[in-house]
Amino acid sequence: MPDPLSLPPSVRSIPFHGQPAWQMALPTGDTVIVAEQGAQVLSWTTADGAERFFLSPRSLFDGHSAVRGGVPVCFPQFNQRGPLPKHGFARNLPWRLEGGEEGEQGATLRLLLEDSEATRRWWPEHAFAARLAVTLGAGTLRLELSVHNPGPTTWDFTAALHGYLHVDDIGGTRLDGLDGQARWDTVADVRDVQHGPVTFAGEYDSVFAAAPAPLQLHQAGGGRLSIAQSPEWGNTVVWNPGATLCAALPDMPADGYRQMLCVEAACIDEPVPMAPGARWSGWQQLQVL
Ligand SMILES: O=P(O)(O)OC[C@H]1O[C@@H](O)[C@H](O)[C@@H](O)[C@@H]1O
Repeated sequence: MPDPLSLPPSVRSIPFHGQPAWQMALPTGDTVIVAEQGAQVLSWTTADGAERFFLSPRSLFDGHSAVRGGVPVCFPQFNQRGPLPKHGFARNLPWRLEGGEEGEQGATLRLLLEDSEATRRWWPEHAFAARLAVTLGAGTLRLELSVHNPGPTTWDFTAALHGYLHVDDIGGTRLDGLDGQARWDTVADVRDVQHGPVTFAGEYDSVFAAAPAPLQLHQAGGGRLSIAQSPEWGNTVVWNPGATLCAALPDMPADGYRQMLCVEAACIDEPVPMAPGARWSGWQQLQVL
């Protein structure tokens, strides 16, 4: 018998859009909701009551389809760069709650996805453990993805923490901190270098070389968010579908693109090699300024 789960008092199990989820709430008023499916953070509210993530009201919530919003964990493949389903399978499968604790940094919830019959359909020779630690502090959310290879064969992966940040209006949103970074504009398929802040006027989909310092998101209404990622992530992806692509996405309202911006900590250009016994981890931290 496994030990009973030890969970801090800030955590409770809830249904969210009819699906199993956990909510953590701090005495400061900050809350986060994490779904069992995909270990996907679906809501983060700060003490002022502001929701910090976009969650599409047209998401399916059927227990397996990808949910558009919050922070999908893309693993073990980013996008369609490989033979697996788009963005891998981790976002479609139930993860197991391993536990949680309260510490100086806030309250943490830990979830686990291991290889199973379901994952071996796509990834037959791959024994793995992927863990997501969700740490909620005052005005801060930190997500850490850890990957372990407990098996006898070597494999590699690509991944992303695909956060859909809620923005007041994409037209008035600015992302600072990528000036001078190498960029692959995947809409135009052009490789160049970013000059100045990133602004948005139409479909935007770019893979950047990760910047050395945290990025800053500036909202049309004046709000600011710091977005930091650990050096293990070699890339940052910035995505907004714009009006035309958004209208073609069945799980998005036609104007949904106006309220979201994905800023993703990612490993894409260089797949992470995982020899038997290898461990890897990387985090992204969001902080309201
Ligand atoms: O619709 P999905 O599978 O959730 O993917 C959304 C987007 O995810 C982004 O990370 C990619 O850069 C885009 O190219 C992609 O369209």
